[in-house]
Amino acid sequence: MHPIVHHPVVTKLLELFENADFSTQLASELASFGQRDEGVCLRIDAVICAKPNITVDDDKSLPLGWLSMEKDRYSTITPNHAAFLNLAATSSSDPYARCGGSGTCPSASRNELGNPRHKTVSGLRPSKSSAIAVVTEDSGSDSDTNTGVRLRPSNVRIEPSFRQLHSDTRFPQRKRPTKSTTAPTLQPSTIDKLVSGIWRQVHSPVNLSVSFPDRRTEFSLRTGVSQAVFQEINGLCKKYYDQSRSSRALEMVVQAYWVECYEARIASIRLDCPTYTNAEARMAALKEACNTLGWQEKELRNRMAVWRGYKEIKDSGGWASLIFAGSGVYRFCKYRIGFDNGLTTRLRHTAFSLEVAADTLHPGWRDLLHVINQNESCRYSGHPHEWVTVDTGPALPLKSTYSHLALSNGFNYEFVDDCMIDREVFGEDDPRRGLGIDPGICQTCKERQSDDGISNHCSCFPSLFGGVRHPPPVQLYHTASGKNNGVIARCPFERGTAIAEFVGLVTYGIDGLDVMIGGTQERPYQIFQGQKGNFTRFINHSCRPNSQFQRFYWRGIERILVVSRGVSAGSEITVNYSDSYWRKLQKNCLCGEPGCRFAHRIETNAASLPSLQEA
Ligand SMILES: C[S@@+](CC[C@H](N)C(=O)[O-])C[C@H]1O[C@@H](n2cnc3c(N)ncnc32)[C@H](O)[C@@H]1O
Repeated sequence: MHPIVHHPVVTKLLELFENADFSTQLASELASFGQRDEGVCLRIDAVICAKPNITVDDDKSLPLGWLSMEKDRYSTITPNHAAFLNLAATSSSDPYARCGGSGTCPSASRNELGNPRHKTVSGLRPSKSSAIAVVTEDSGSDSDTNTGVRLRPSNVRIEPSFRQLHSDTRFPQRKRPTKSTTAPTLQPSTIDKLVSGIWRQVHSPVNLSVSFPDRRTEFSLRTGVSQAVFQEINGLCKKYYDQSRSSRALEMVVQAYWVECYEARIASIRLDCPTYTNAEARMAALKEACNTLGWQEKELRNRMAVWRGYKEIKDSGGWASLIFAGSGVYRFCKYRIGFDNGLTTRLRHTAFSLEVAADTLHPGWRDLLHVINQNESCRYSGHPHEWVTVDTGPALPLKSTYSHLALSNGFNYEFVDDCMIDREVFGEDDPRRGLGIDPGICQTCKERQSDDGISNHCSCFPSLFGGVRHPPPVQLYHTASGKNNGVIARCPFERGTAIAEFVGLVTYGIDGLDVMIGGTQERPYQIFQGQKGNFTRFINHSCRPNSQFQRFYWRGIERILVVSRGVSAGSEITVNYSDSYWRKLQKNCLCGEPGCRFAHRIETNAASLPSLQEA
């Protein structure tokens, strides 16, 4: 056994290297380095010695792990499991001893036992559909004689012509929380993280509205920036430097704008002093700024590099992308992480969609632009999902995306957050209420359920029940595949987490239109989203879905949820409508999956026919 393996600091470091999260985060940190060294690895050793610069024999140091520096594997940290398990690491069995001499890095091809490394591939197993409520002619009566409420029309045999959606009762397995909590969290700095951060912020309740008592001098960047105006902009920069959240957004707005003013000031100086070279004019503008800001020229130059990054983000993704970028944006701009790897293209793609989210969820966000005298008005009003986002241009009003159907009253859909009970059918009864179950206890985790976050102990679907609900980070988008609209995830949804509740009119007796079937054989109900509901009405089918419908009881009431099977940001949210649904639909499936089961079923170009629901 190596003598220092039990030293508490060394033990901690070994634990750290064993933690898969640490490895992943390190991977993401290192991913931005372009350089690769074939056939070598970096060994990370622990040595306890009197002075840091002492030379140490190999047998005095304990390898903690190594990083392969080969192409594409650069970032994998492979812990020294033998040390972790307190096994004696003899030089003959020591896996890292092979590294360097032979040019073979153990992390690249072998595991710690020297066996070839096999990639573990996880797979989603398609779930068998659970038992569903099917109504037959002889099942149940027409009315409840006690209440006089019509429960189900007995003369309707609905099953043969329904386009029914069913839900599952089994839960996609959630990722197990990692055992060790000792690893420090290195924040991966990837483009995905920045973009995801922007979307998360825009869907959070952050308050950005602010009022400005003092109006600034009117001027135009195009006609030039005088010394007095530039001094004023510099004053603003000074004022908003290093302040809190909404001031942080303000600060970035001012700084991105400062870069524009600085360029305009240089142009003005060159006009005023035609003998100046460009470099001289830049120096003059810089000096003017330093005078007001009270900074050294070097200091300002360093900061200016970050401010230029802010301006680039704003130029590509619009002001909203800068304003809703999290605190990580500073690091992004300081080290220019990912700027050359398509960050600006990514932002340009989402600029319009982000504006929809910002305008509808934070109507006051544009007030921040008053600080730089830009009085932009809101472009998108109403509910966030009343707009259909398009990759290449401004979002379209939802109604307009159904104009091809030439509906007599146009397309009308009211967005609501909760199900409504059809009182004509159910009276005061709620058919979703589970009989004989304790409404206070979760049927799944057996913990106490409460709408009050403090008393609630059920954490099955915390984004929907028992806590504060935030708007889901999803948008309607126009599909390119001919399915008309669909739902796109703007942030990732981890496997097993809820995306939304399937919300609509809780009714019974609808025939020939899309309905969700709920309840039991004795007490069935349908959820109909024909006129009212939420965005789940726009979720398309896929033969390889990334989400599923699932039943869940919240405080004794059955809810149908859309639960993720692992949805990545930017992907379409899809479910399996079921074989029986497709059997009754005169269309071909356009999911585009290699194993699609319902493509090319219909000879005519039936895919372009309106669906019954659309009609
Ligand atoms: C609940 S709506 C989904 C939203 C719909 N795409 C829209 O724009 O309103 C269901 C209808 O969408 C269409 N749809 C959904 N998934 C589809 C797929 N994979 N292929 C073709 N059409 C699909 C069918 O017309 C289906 O009847």
